[in-house]
This record gives sequence, C-alpha cells and structure tokens, in this order.
Amino acid sequence: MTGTAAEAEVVPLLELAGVRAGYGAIEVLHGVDLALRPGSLLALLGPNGGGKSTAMRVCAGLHPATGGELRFAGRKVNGISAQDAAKLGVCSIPEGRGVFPNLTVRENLWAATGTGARLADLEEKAYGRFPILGKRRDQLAGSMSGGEQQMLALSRALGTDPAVLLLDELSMGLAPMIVTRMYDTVAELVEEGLSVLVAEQFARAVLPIADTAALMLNGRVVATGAPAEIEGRMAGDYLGG
Ligand SMILES: Nc1ncnc2c1ncn2[C@@H]1O[C@H](COP(=O)(O)OP(=O)(O)OP(=O)(O)O)[C@@H](O)[C@H]1O
Repeated sequence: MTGTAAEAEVVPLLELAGVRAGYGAIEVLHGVDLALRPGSLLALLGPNGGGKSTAMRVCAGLHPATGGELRFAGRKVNGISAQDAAKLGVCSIPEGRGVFPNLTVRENLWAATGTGARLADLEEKAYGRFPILGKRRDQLAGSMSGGEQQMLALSRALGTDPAVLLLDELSMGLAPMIVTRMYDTVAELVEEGLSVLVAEQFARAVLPIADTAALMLNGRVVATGAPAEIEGRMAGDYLGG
C-alpha cells in the first residue's frame, strides 16, 4: 500500500519533518521524519531508548521540538500545547495506559466528558466495544487486569472522537492473546477511518495491521516503508519474540 504517485500526493494528517528534541542539553531526536497518512496505521518500531516515546510526545504537544517542523494537515504547528493538539483531534494514550487507578471504570469515562461528550454515550460505546468493561463499571480501574485497563484507556480516548490516535507501547505488560485482541480493535478503528500512530517495541504485534512502518534507532528514523520491507531490515532481536 505504499509508493504510488497518488499516495505520495496525499497530505499527511500528522507529520514530523527533521524534528529535533531533547531533555535539557541532551538532544535525543536528531532530525526525525515521519508522516501519518489519513485513515492509515503507521507503526514506529525500534529498541528501547531510540526515542519513540519522545517523538510521540512531540506529536501530542507534550514535548517541544527544538528544530524541524511538526505539521498537522500540512500546517506547521510547532509549539502547540497539548490542549490545542487535542482540539485538533490528536489524542494520545501514553506508555503506562493513562487511566485513573483510584476511580471506577464509570468515573474514568466520566473524566473523559470534559470535551463535551455525554457519559451515557461514552458508556454505550465503551461497553459495546468491550463488554467486560460494562461488567466492571463500578470496579476501581487500578484493580483490573492490564488488558482491561488498556481497553478502558482506549475507550476514554475514543470518547473524544479523535482524528489521530497516538498509542505508545500498547503491548506493555499484556499477555500475547490480549495484545492481539487490542490490535484487532485498533485495526477496526483504522477501517472506520481513524489515523493511528503506534510506537511499539514488540514489532510482531503491530506489523500485521500496519500500513506503513518506520524503524527508529538512536533518535533517527533509519527506514520507512511497507511493513514487510521494514521487517526484513530489522535484526531478529528487535522483533521482540
Ligand atoms: N524525562 C527525561 N529526561 C531525560 N532523558 C530522558 C527523559 N525521557 C527520556 N529520556 C532519554 O531520551 C532517550 C529516548 O527515550 P524514549 O523514551 O523517547 O525512547 P523509546 O524509544 O520510547 O524507549 P522506551 O520504549 O524505553 O520508552 C533515552 O536515552 C532516554 O533515557
């Protein structure tokens, strides 16, 4: 699904062009190029510490770029706040899930109504997609399994009706079967038109549903292409079992 002239003309919904970023004096992104086409899934792969999370945080307006351009639908949005990125429809589920452990499932969904969504609608969608959440509606999120928490995080994110979903290490701490189930849901969302950027160390989990993959090493995207092509370029270690 890559490489045709028609696809090359599509304006990416979210784009990093030569983006640099760091922590204090230490630069960790050294000119990152990434382009998320509308209605597609881009898998950002690579080993620990390569800069995937930092790139995701730049995309969400949570971390400043010190160079290059962050673009949304072709428009430069460097310096955008997380709130303004959310208003543009960029929603992120950070590494570690981003649910409130001391709130119940229902209260967690309620906390996502700040954007104007109705709790009843959020519940209907969440429990429709993940019936187990309906059964756990009065349970504290922190006492649920990792997979259930991830389902809740995803339901919260979808409640805001995002255009772009940023998922950082969805597979972390989850059993392989649950990871497959979660990525099946993500694939359905992409079918429905959502654009998704996934940072994932466990490449095998996401490659089957990705439209495009990018390999990040030491703060640089060293290859971008069709999933099979990128899989071929990756050392066995990086594929994560
Ligand atoms: N808050 C921080 N302060 C200082 N350095 C940081 C901070 N967060 C990340 N780093 C450093 O930036 C580099 C890139 O980290 P980043 O988390 O973006 O990589 P990653 O590819 O997502 O890896 P992981 O999957 O382990 O999160 C690493 O060397 C890391 O130690």
